[in-house]
Amino acid sequence: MSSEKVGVELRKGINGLDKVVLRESRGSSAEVYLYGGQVTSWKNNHGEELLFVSSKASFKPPKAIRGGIPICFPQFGSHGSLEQHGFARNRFWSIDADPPPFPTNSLSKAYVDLILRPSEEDLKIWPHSFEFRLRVALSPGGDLMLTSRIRNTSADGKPFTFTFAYHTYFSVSDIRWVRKLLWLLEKTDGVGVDTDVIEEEFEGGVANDELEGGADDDESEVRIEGLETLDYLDSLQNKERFTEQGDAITFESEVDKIYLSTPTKIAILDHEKKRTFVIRKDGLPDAVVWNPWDKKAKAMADFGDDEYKHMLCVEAAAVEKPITLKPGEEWKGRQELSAVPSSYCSGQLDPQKVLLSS
Ligand SMILES: O=P(O)(O)OC[C@H]1O[C@H](O)[C@H](O)[C@@H](O)[C@@H]1O
Repeated sequence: MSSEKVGVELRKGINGLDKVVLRESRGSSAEVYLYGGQVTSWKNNHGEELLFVSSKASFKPPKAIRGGIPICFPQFGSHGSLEQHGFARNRFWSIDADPPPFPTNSLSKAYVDLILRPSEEDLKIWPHSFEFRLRVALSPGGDLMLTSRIRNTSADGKPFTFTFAYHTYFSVSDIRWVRKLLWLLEKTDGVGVDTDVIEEEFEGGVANDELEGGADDDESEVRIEGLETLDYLDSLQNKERFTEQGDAITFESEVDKIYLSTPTKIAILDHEKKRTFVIRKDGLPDAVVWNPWDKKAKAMADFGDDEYKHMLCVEAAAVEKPITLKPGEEWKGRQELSAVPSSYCSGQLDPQKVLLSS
């Protein structure tokens, strides 16, 4: 990082941890903690936060920061013998003052290059020399681009193998589709329906059961497009393989799936916020979708009980087919996030029809 770069500042963050703040001239910004090499904030031109970070996130090493974009390396999840999601997310990264040139021309002036090399302790648990270079960049329009370059620097002639994910936590409006019904009932003056009662029952879980299966997926508040009809491994069912049945992906309970061989573009549509996130990825064939829902949320010390309603993880990943690098070889994995205003509406929801069809 050099001083002439516009919009790049090194600051102290929570608990005195170093962070880099990126700013673009039109108003967008991002923050990256050196701890974890982790993006913890991405704001659009209006200053609206686009990522979720838990209000209970502990910014205290060695615990990983709950939210933003943790880097899972050299292991995603429990797919190996290392700690969950590997160690990159709870190591201190350094600013890479002189990174090798980037092959792509970037218009961005707001970027930072970080580097992670294994410590002696790391080599005891994962005996492979590597250099992990991460560039985090904001485009003039406010897109957030993360590029990882991982190189095998071993002198012992041995290859190594890893799995990887950008574990992005998106901030979304209430993910539970039943919300929409309440809103519509109010709007249409739902004849003879007391929305306060429904609201109470819903919070108590009653309405949720009664209405289950009643709403068309099209009408949900938050949905993912781009993963329909794909195969996935269900982490809630011993990583068994299933095929998505072609419906839009919406949320009414815990989900933890690894979609395989996904397209390079995936969208998260948020009807209420009138916002669509577009994820473009390269070198990362898989996409993990995770929401802990209520029970798991309560079980996590660094996650608020109700916060699951307003977050969704869609994680560009390489899990099913681990990546192997011979000495001297480099792998590149890129994720580009855009948040575009949208007035998407796939049709009118008829609350009566929905309520009666359950
Ligand atoms: O609690 P963490 O170690 O941060 O993991 C949080 C979640 O990450 C991923 O999305 C995995 O697929 C989940 O199984 C896991 O629960």
